[in-house]
Amino acid sequence: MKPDVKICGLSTPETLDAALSRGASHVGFVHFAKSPRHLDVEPMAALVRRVAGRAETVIVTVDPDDDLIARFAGEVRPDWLQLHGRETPERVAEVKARTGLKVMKALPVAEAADLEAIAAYRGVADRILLDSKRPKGSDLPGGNGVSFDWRLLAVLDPGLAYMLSGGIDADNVAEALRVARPAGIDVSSGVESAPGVKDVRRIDTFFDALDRIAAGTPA
Ligand SMILES: O=C(O)c1ccccc1N[C@@H]1O[C@H](COP(=O)(O)O)[C@@H](O)[C@H]1O
Repeated sequence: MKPDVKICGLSTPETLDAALSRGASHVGFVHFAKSPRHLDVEPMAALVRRVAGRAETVIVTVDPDDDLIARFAGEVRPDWLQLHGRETPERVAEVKARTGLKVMKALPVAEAADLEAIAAYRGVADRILLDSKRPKGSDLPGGNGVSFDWRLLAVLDPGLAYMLSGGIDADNVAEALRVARPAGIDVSSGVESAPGVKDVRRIDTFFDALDRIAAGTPA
Protein backbone atom coordinates (compact mmCIF):
# COMPACT_ATOMS: atom_id res chain seq x y z
CA MET A 1 0.00 0.00 0.00
CA LYS A 2 1.21 3.55 -0.76
CA PRO A 3 2.65 5.15 2.40
CA ASP A 4 1.57 8.52 3.69
CA VAL A 5 4.25 11.10 2.97
CA LYS A 6 4.71 14.06 5.28
CA ILE A 7 7.04 16.84 4.23
CA CYS A 8 7.85 18.76 7.37
CA GLY A 9 9.36 22.11 8.26
CA LEU A 10 7.99 23.94 5.23
CA SER A 11 8.18 27.72 5.46
CA THR A 12 7.73 29.19 1.98
CA PRO A 13 4.85 29.15 -0.53
CA GLU A 14 7.16 27.79 -3.27
CA THR A 15 8.35 24.75 -1.35
CA LEU A 16 4.88 24.13 0.06
CA ASP A 17 3.47 24.15 -3.49
CA ALA A 18 6.22 21.76 -4.62
CA ALA A 19 5.34 19.27 -1.88
CA LEU A 20 1.63 19.54 -2.63
CA SER A 21 2.02 19.25 -6.40
CA ARG A 22 4.04 16.03 -5.96
CA GLY A 23 1.34 14.50 -3.76
CA ALA A 24 2.42 14.93 -0.14
CA SER A 25 -0.37 13.56 2.06
CA HIS A 26 0.71 15.73 5.01
CA VAL A 27 2.59 19.02 5.22
CA GLY A 28 4.17 20.16 8.47
CA PHE A 29 5.04 23.54 9.98
CA VAL A 30 7.32 23.87 12.99
CA HIS A 31 6.70 26.16 15.95
CA PHE A 32 9.77 25.81 18.15
CA ALA A 33 11.92 28.88 18.72
CA LYS A 34 15.25 27.02 18.64
CA SER A 35 14.49 25.45 15.26
CA PRO A 36 15.82 26.89 11.98
CA ARG A 37 12.34 25.99 10.65
CA HIS A 38 10.45 27.96 13.31
CA LEU A 39 7.36 29.83 12.14
CA ASP A 40 5.25 32.17 14.20
CA VAL A 41 1.51 31.65 14.37
CA GLU A 42 0.51 34.20 11.71
CA PRO A 43 2.81 33.09 8.85
CA MET A 44 1.94 29.51 9.70
CA ALA A 45 -1.77 30.30 9.42
CA ALA A 46 -1.17 31.84 5.96
CA LEU A 47 0.58 28.67 4.75
CA VAL A 48 -2.15 26.45 6.19
CA ARG A 49 -4.78 28.52 4.34
CA ARG A 50 -2.77 28.10 1.13
CA VAL A 51 -3.01 24.29 1.46
CA ALA A 52 -6.79 24.60 1.04
CA GLY A 53 -7.57 20.96 1.67
CA ARG A 54 -4.97 19.50 -0.73
CA ALA A 55 -3.18 17.69 2.14
CA GLU A 56 -3.50 17.26 5.87
CA THR A 57 -1.81 20.09 7.76
CA VAL A 58 0.33 19.48 10.82
CA ILE A 59 1.76 21.87 13.42
CA VAL A 60 4.90 20.48 15.06
CA THR A 61 5.27 21.76 18.60
CA VAL A 62 7.20 20.85 21.74
CA ASP A 63 5.53 20.76 25.18
CA PRO A 64 3.04 23.51 24.27
CA ASP A 65 1.05 25.16 27.07
CA ASP A 66 -2.72 25.61 27.00
CA ASP A 67 -2.56 29.19 25.65
CA LEU A 68 -0.43 28.10 22.71
CA ILE A 69 -2.61 25.14 21.77
CA ALA A 70 -5.64 27.45 21.94
CA ARG A 71 -3.91 29.83 19.49
CA PHE A 72 -3.06 26.96 17.16
CA ALA A 73 -6.63 25.67 17.22
CA GLY A 74 -8.23 29.10 16.92
CA GLU A 75 -5.89 30.98 14.58
CA VAL A 76 -4.20 28.30 12.45
CA ARG A 77 -6.79 25.51 12.45
CA PRO A 78 -4.57 22.66 11.26
CA ASP A 79 -5.76 19.07 10.94
CA TRP A 80 -3.09 17.79 13.33
CA LEU A 81 -0.88 18.78 16.23
CA GLN A 82 2.40 16.87 16.36
CA LEU A 83 3.64 16.75 19.95
CA HIS A 84 7.41 16.32 19.84
CA GLY A 85 8.33 16.89 23.48
CA ARG A 86 7.87 15.05 26.77
CA GLU A 87 4.07 15.09 26.69
CA THR A 88 2.55 12.28 28.78
CA PRO A 89 -0.35 10.12 27.51
CA GLU A 90 -2.61 12.15 29.83
CA ARG A 91 -1.42 15.41 28.27
CA VAL A 92 -1.98 14.00 24.76
CA ALA A 93 -5.56 13.15 25.71
CA GLU A 94 -6.03 16.62 27.20
CA VAL A 95 -4.68 18.37 24.08
CA LYS A 96 -7.06 16.35 21.92
CA ALA A 97 -10.02 17.17 24.17
CA ARG A 98 -9.20 20.88 24.37
CA THR A 99 -8.63 21.40 20.65
CA GLY A 100 -10.68 18.72 18.88
CA LEU A 101 -7.63 18.21 16.64
CA LYS A 102 -5.94 14.94 15.76
CA VAL A 103 -2.69 14.41 17.64
CA MET A 104 0.46 12.72 16.42
CA LYS A 105 2.80 11.84 19.28
CA ALA A 106 6.50 11.61 18.51
CA LEU A 107 8.50 9.06 20.48
CA PRO A 108 12.31 8.96 20.38
CA VAL A 109 13.97 5.65 19.52
CA ALA A 110 17.59 4.59 19.89
CA GLU A 111 17.29 1.07 21.31
CA ALA A 112 14.72 -1.72 21.66
CA ALA A 113 13.65 -0.62 25.18
CA ASP A 114 12.46 2.73 23.78
CA LEU A 115 9.63 0.93 21.97
CA GLU A 116 8.01 0.06 25.32
CA ALA A 117 6.64 3.63 25.49
CA ILE A 118 4.37 2.95 22.52
CA ALA A 119 1.85 0.92 24.56
CA ALA A 120 0.91 3.88 26.78
CA TYR A 121 0.18 6.16 23.81
CA ARG A 122 -1.53 3.67 21.52
CA GLY A 123 -5.26 4.33 21.55
CA VAL A 124 -4.66 7.83 22.93
CA ALA A 125 -2.73 9.49 20.10
CA ASP A 126 -4.24 9.29 16.63
CA ARG A 127 -0.81 8.42 15.25
CA ILE A 128 2.51 7.42 16.77
CA LEU A 129 5.60 8.88 15.08
CA LEU A 130 8.86 7.06 15.72
CA ASP A 131 11.82 9.42 15.39
CA SER A 132 15.52 9.29 16.25
CA LYS A 133 16.68 10.36 19.67
CA ARG A 134 18.16 13.84 19.90
CA PRO A 135 21.92 13.61 19.26
CA LYS A 136 24.20 14.89 22.05
CA GLY A 137 24.64 18.65 21.81
CA SER A 138 21.56 19.27 19.65
CA ASP A 139 18.95 21.81 20.77
CA LEU A 140 16.31 20.07 18.69
CA PRO A 141 14.21 17.07 19.73
CA GLY A 142 13.65 16.40 16.00
CA GLY A 143 14.76 17.66 12.63
CA ASN A 144 18.37 16.60 13.13
CA GLY A 145 18.66 14.54 9.94
CA VAL A 146 19.86 11.42 11.73
CA SER A 147 18.31 7.99 11.47
CA PHE A 148 18.19 5.07 13.89
CA ASP A 149 18.44 1.33 13.35
CA TRP A 150 15.14 0.57 11.62
CA ARG A 151 15.66 -3.18 12.20
CA LEU A 152 14.59 -2.54 15.82
CA LEU A 153 11.06 -2.06 14.51
CA ALA A 154 10.71 -5.66 13.29
CA VAL A 155 9.11 -6.59 16.65
CA LEU A 156 6.24 -4.10 16.32
CA ASP A 157 2.65 -5.25 15.94
CA PRO A 158 2.00 -5.15 12.17
CA GLY A 159 -1.36 -3.55 13.02
CA LEU A 160 0.33 -0.43 14.40
CA ALA A 161 0.00 2.19 11.65
CA TYR A 162 2.89 4.40 12.68
CA MET A 163 4.88 7.13 10.96
CA LEU A 164 8.66 6.88 10.66
CA SER A 165 11.04 9.83 10.68
CA GLY A 166 14.67 10.70 11.27
CA GLY A 167 17.20 11.18 8.52
CA ILE A 168 15.07 9.84 5.66
CA ASP A 169 16.06 11.06 2.20
CA ALA A 170 15.87 10.08 -1.47
CA ASP A 171 18.80 7.69 -1.10
CA ASN A 172 17.52 5.66 1.85
CA VAL A 173 13.73 5.87 1.59
CA ALA A 174 13.47 2.53 -0.27
CA GLU A 175 15.38 0.82 2.52
CA ALA A 176 13.33 2.59 5.21
CA LEU A 177 10.09 1.34 3.67
CA ARG A 178 11.44 -2.18 3.10
CA VAL A 179 12.90 -2.63 6.59
CA ALA A 180 10.46 -0.72 8.80
CA ARG A 181 7.19 -1.07 6.81
CA PRO A 182 5.68 2.11 8.30
CA ALA A 183 2.24 3.43 7.32
CA GLY A 184 3.88 6.76 6.59
CA ILE A 185 7.19 8.55 6.36
CA ASP A 186 8.08 12.00 7.56
CA VAL A 187 10.93 13.94 5.98
CA SER A 188 12.48 17.30 6.77
CA SER A 189 16.30 17.63 6.55
CA GLY A 190 16.37 15.18 3.64
CA VAL A 191 14.72 17.72 1.32
CA GLU A 192 16.81 20.72 2.42
CA SER A 193 19.89 22.40 0.94
CA ALA A 194 20.88 23.74 4.40
CA PRO A 195 19.26 23.49 7.87
CA GLY A 196 15.83 25.08 7.57
CA VAL A 197 16.11 25.75 3.82
CA LYS A 198 13.74 23.51 1.88
CA ASP A 199 14.77 22.92 -1.71
CA VAL A 200 12.30 22.39 -4.58
CA ARG A 201 14.79 20.21 -6.50
CA ARG A 202 15.38 17.98 -3.49
CA ILE A 203 11.64 17.68 -2.91
CA ASP A 204 11.27 16.58 -6.55
CA THR A 205 14.15 14.11 -6.24
CA PHE A 206 12.55 12.64 -3.13
CA PHE A 207 9.18 12.13 -4.82
CA ASP A 208 10.94 10.73 -7.92
CA ALA A 209 12.48 8.09 -5.63
CA LEU A 210 9.01 7.29 -4.23
CA ASP A 211 7.62 7.01 -7.77
CA ARG A 212 10.36 4.51 -8.68
CA ILE A 213 9.54 2.47 -5.55
CA ALA A 214 5.84 2.48 -6.47
CA ALA A 215 6.74 1.34 -10.00
CA GLY A 216 8.89 -1.45 -8.56
CA THR A 217 12.09 -0.03 -10.01
CA PRO A 218 14.03 1.55 -7.11
CA ALA A 219 17.58 2.47 -8.19
O1 LIG B 1 12.32 20.13 12.26
C1 LIG B 1 12.52 20.69 13.35
O2 LIG B 1 13.25 21.67 13.45
C2 LIG B 1 11.88 20.13 14.59
C3 LIG B 1 11.95 20.87 15.75
C4 LIG B 1 11.37 20.40 16.91
C5 LIG B 1 10.70 19.18 16.90
C6 LIG B 1 10.62 18.43 15.75
C7 LIG B 1 11.19 18.88 14.57
N1 LIG B 1 11.13 18.16 13.40
C8 LIG B 1 10.66 16.82 13.24
O3 LIG B 1 11.76 15.93 13.18
C9 LIG B 1 11.43 14.81 12.38
C10 LIG B 1 12.52 14.37 11.44
O4 LIG B 1 13.31 15.30 10.91
P1 LIG B 1 14.53 14.96 9.92
O5 LIG B 1 13.94 14.43 8.63
O6 LIG B 1 15.44 13.98 10.58
O7 LIG B 1 15.16 16.28 9.72
C11 LIG B 1 10.14 15.16 11.68
O8 LIG B 1 9.11 14.46 12.35
C12 LIG B 1 9.93 16.62 11.94
O9 LIG B 1 8.57 16.88 12.12
